[in-house]
Amino acid sequence: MASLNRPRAKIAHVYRGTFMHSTQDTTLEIIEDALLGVDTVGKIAFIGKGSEQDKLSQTFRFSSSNVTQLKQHEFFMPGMVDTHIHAPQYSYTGTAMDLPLLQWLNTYTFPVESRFKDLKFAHRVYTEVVKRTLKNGTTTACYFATIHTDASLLLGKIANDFGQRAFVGKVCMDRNKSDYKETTQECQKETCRCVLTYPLVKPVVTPRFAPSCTGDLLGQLGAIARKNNLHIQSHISENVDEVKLVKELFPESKSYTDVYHKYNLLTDKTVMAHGCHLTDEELTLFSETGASLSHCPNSNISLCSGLLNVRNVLKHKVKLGLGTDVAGGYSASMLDAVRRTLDTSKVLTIQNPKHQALTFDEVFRLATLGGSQALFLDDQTGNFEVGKDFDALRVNVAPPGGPIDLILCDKPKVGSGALYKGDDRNIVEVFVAGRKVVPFMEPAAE
Ligand SMILES: Nc1nc2[nH]cnc2c(=O)[nH]1
Ligand SMILES: [Zn+2]
Repeated sequence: MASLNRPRAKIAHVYRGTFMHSTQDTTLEIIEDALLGVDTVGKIAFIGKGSEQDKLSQTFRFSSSNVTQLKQHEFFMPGMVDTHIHAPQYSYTGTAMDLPLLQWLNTYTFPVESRFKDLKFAHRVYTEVVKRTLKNGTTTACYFATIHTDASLLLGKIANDFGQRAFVGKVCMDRNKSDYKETTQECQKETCRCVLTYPLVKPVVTPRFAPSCTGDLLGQLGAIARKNNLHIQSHISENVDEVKLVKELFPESKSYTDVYHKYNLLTDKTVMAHGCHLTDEELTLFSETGASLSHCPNSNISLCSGLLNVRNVLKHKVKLGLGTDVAGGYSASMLDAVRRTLDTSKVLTIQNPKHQALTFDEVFRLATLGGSQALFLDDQTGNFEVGKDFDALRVNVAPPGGPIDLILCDKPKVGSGALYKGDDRNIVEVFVAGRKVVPFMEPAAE
C-alpha cells in the first residue's frame, strides 16, 4: 500500500473488490479483494488490501459503512483511451466502407464534414458521439473535429458537460480539391481562437495530414504548438497511395516522417494515427522525438490500408495507443479496437510464423496505460496508481440480459472473456476523475 506524502484531501469514496490494471513493469496485474480510496478531488488516495480495511479506515478517516463492495463477477479496470477518433464522422459510421483512403475522403468524408458549419447538426452528432463512447468505456478521447472553430468549441463543451476527458482538434487544411478548406492565414488564426480551458478538455493542434496542408501551414502550426506547449495530432503513412502523394508534394523531404519533423510537428506531445507503412528509420525518428502512434486496426482493415506491425513499433520503443478512427473504423467502441488489434497481430503471425503475436495482456495495456502514455497523460491517468485521477470502468461480466453466459469461470481469465465478448451492457458504471459519468448525468438544459 502506498500513499502520497502531501496534505490529504478527504476521502469521498472507497471501493472493495477485484481491480485489474497495467503498470510499467506488469502487463496485467489482477488485485483480488483490494480496497481503493478516492479523494474529494477525484484522485486515488490509497490502494491496499481488503483485509486491512480497519487500519486504512483509521489512517484515511473513512467509515466502513461508506465502502462500496463490488458484486460477484464484477471488477474495476482503468478507463480506456481512444487516441484517435473523428467526432463528425460518427454521423456516417459503417455506411461508407467501399473505397480506399484518398477516394473515401473525397467521396464521403469532406462532404459530411462540410455540414458542421451548421451548429445544430454539430450539436446533435457531437452529443451522440460523446455519449456513445463514454457508455463504451472511453474515459479519454482524442478527437478530430472539422475545420469549423465554433463547432469544435461546441464539441469541447459537450465533452466537458458529460464529464469525458478529451482533446479536441480544430482541423486545419489549406489544400484540397473541394471548397472544404481554409486559407493558410485562416487556419492559423482559427487554431489560435480554438481555446479550450476546461479542467479535462484541452485543444490539440491538428493539421489533417501532409497532403491537405502546405509547408507554410505545417510550419505555422508547429510554431503555435511550440509557443503554447500544445499537443499535436495528424495522420501518417496510412496507405501506399498517400505515401506516394507525400513524396510528390514534398520532394525535398527524406520521408513522410521527415516532413512533419522538418516543421517541428514531432514532439513528445504528438500522436500520429496509423503509421502502417513507416520504415524502421522513420520509427527511430519517432522514438528520438518522443512522438507516439495511434494504432487503428478496424480502419486499417476497413479501408484496406495496411496492417501495422505493433511488435516492431514496440521494439523501436515508440509509444503506442489504440484508436477507433471512426469512421474509417466502423466501431466507436474501444473493446472493438482491442479485438482488432489482437486479430491483426495474429494475421501477421499467419503471414510470418516468426512474428510474435501480441498477447491479450499486452493489448489491455495498450488500450489503457499505453493510450495515456501516447497522449502524455500517464502522470494523470491510465492505471490505479496512487495520485492519479480515478478514471475507471466498473465491469460486470454477467449482468442480467448481458451478452455473456458464464459457464467455465476461471477467475484470472474472466477479464479477458469480458473484453473479448462484452459490450456496453457489461460496463455498468464509468468514472472520470472520480466522478460517475455513466449512467449519464444529463447536462442542464440551455
Ligand atoms: N482514416 C482517415 N485518414 C485520414 N487521413 C486524412 N484524413 C483522414 C480521415 O479523416 N480518416
Ligand atoms: Zn483518422
